[in-house]
Amino acid sequence: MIDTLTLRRPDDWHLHLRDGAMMQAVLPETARHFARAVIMPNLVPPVVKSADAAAYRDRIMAALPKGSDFEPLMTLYLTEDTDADDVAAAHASGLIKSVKLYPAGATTNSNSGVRNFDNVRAVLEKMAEIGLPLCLHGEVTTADVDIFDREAVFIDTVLDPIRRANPDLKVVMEHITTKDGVDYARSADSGLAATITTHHLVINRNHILVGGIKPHYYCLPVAKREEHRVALVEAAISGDKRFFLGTDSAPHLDHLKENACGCAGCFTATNTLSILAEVFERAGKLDNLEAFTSLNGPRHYGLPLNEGTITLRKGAAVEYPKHIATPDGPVTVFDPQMPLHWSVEA
Ligand SMILES: NC(=O)N[C@@H](CC(=O)O)C(=O)O
Ligand SMILES: [Zn+2]
Ligand SMILES: [Zn+2]
Repeated sequence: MIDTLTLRRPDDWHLHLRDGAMMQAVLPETARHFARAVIMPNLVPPVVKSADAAAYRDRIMAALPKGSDFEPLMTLYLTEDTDADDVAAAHASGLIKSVKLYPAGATTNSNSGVRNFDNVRAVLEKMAEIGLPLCLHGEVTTADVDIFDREAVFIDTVLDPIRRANPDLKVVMEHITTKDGVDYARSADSGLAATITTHHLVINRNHILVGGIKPHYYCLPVAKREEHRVALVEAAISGDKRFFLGTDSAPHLDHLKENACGCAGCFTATNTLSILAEVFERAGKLDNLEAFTSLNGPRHYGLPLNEGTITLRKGAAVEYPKHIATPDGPVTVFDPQMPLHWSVEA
């Protein structure tokens, strides 16, 4: 029986750190285990210009625990006013590693996102030219499309046309939640990849709705039917280079989730690696965990693999905090509803 597992240090290709006191509280949870993370730009106001990204990066560096060598990978929030030259300069200087597209209204703080995709054409063309990846929140927002269908409709009506118009554009489908997303990511041999979150490997829509509404399992894109969860697990454990980890760990204060209009997001930074090891072990694919957490992401982004390793050890059920404290109240850590046996060695 395998009871230790050494992995190249992992990266998180989709992470929300927020700002201020919240960032101070959640940043150690990621920096403890991960070497790098792509830091989502959906702050209020959003991280739109290169100067915003530079300032945000400085605030993250200042908030890091002493001695941490965690590296935030910055991204710009694409708006219809984004200037292609500002993006290109931010890329050339090494400040940003991607640009993030939110359809307006699709998710938390996405109101400055894109309504008319024609208005971002010049930026996308520039990105294709300079090799800068586009990350997308892939859901349409039209009221007449059912929330459970929004990812599949986005792929057909927005993503596929963008890729046809820009065949050289490198794309990351963020936090895919459906078999449709898996199949589409598999349809291209290069230039297209998808991140998968920890929680979407564990929950389906029953976790949110059966036996009373469970706000801590509500996130966007919303978890789908079991057959979609199974497709996500198959993709993640396959070792296929087109799939890698983006936790989408998204902290919200408990009182804002346990609310008549609860915020979307699951906070998984604390126990993500233990959960992933459990999922991969149950599938008999622990051998492919490193590809998912540490190899496929940097290869898609064209970044070096991390030096150094982390070790996971199997033993008695892992203890982890149920909440992270912030000055404004607690943030609930995602409960995978199963015992976890793999802990990350300090
Ligand atoms: N995933 C979520 O449910 N929420 C994210 C936004 C996002 O990634 O769409 C957040 O910022 O809270
Ligand atoms: Zn999103
Ligand atoms: Zn997110």
